[in-house]
Amino acid sequence: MYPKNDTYVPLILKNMSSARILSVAQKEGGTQLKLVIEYSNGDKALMKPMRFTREQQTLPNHFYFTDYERHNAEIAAFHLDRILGFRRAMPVSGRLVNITSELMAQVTASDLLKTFFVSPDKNVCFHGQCSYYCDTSHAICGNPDMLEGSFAAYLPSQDVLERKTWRHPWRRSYHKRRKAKWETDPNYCELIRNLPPYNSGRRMLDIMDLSVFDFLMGNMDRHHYETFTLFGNDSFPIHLDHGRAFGKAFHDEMSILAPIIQCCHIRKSTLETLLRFHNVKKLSEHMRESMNDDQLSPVLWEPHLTAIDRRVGLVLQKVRECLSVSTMSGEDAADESHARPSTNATFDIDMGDLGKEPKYTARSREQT
Ligand SMILES: Nc1ncnc2c1ncn2[C@@H]1O[C@H](COP(=O)(O)OP(=O)(O)OP(=O)(O)O)[C@@H](O)[C@H]1O
Ligand SMILES: [Mn+2]
Repeated sequence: MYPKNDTYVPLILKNMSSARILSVAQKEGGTQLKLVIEYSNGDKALMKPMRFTREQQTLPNHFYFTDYERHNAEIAAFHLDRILGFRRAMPVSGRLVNITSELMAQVTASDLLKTFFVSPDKNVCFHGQCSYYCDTSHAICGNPDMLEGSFAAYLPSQDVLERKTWRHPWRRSYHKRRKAKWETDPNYCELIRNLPPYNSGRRMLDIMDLSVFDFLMGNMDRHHYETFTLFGNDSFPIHLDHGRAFGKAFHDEMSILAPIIQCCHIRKSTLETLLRFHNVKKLSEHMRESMNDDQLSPVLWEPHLTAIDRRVGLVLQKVRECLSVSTMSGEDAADESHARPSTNATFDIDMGDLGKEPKYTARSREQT
């Protein structure tokens, strides 16, 4: 989306968090309330408003698909994507806005305007109109009229730069009882890796990157992804929609790693990056530094930062299991303790070791 060490990105971030807001409208499409913000200098942003405090976890009886969106997850996901070296997400800034003077005063559409009200506690609220959580009992309220939000740089209009939407091959069922095919078919990866666009070019490795990215932040909501049509299949999946990430700091959802575990496939540069976080400087430290400049800092609740470091270790462990299964033969392979190190096992792969296999495409034991 932007080059490494880009100097324009910090300017966009600054502008989105400080420039005067000229117009506010509701974003059509999607399930939860989002606002399209236009600034005095012509920039645009997609705003997701805060609903809960940082400590609020996904409700225990909520599925991934009924979870609320978290504005701070959108901000943290941008930083995570950048630190991982993917740079496939749009820049996202946090901002504290005045609901009355900066949002409501800039709304022209009456259907949105009529959803603003003052709560019994004298806070200014609004709920907008959408298919989920857009009613009085799910209103977004200020304190008394100051509200936090995430502001994502706006993608070019589809008239200018068309995007194609793809169904994610490891999409969840989005049903409270049904399972997806990948959850029951042990040969699922074999099926996908032989189908276009996954059978050639970069796409399969991009899906593996996406799996690592989503696992680190606990995002189970990757139902579709989009690419820029112009570049055909030689293009990356745009990392969009991370509002449901960072919902469970004390739970590591291993099923998000299913593409990696089932395919035993990972991009070399991604693996090297993860090893650096494990051996040199922790990912949480990079995250803290990177998010420090955000107006809403601290962006993440501390347990989520602890979780990120723990999950780096878990991804490396899964890769190690793939490697040990692929390099072991006969008697060795029967040694369960070696093939499947325990969660606490110290991880001692070094880059030199890993450098031998160009793509790390070992077959997982599920497929044999
Ligand atoms: N930064 C952006 N600029 C322009 N359009 C965007 C941006 N981010 C997302 N969109 C578009 O808006 C749509 C909805 O956004 P998003 O998925 O973040 O919201 P959502 O409420 O979670 O939607 P859904 O329920 O469909 O997942 C996306 O499919 C995408 O096409
Ligand atoms: Mn969504």
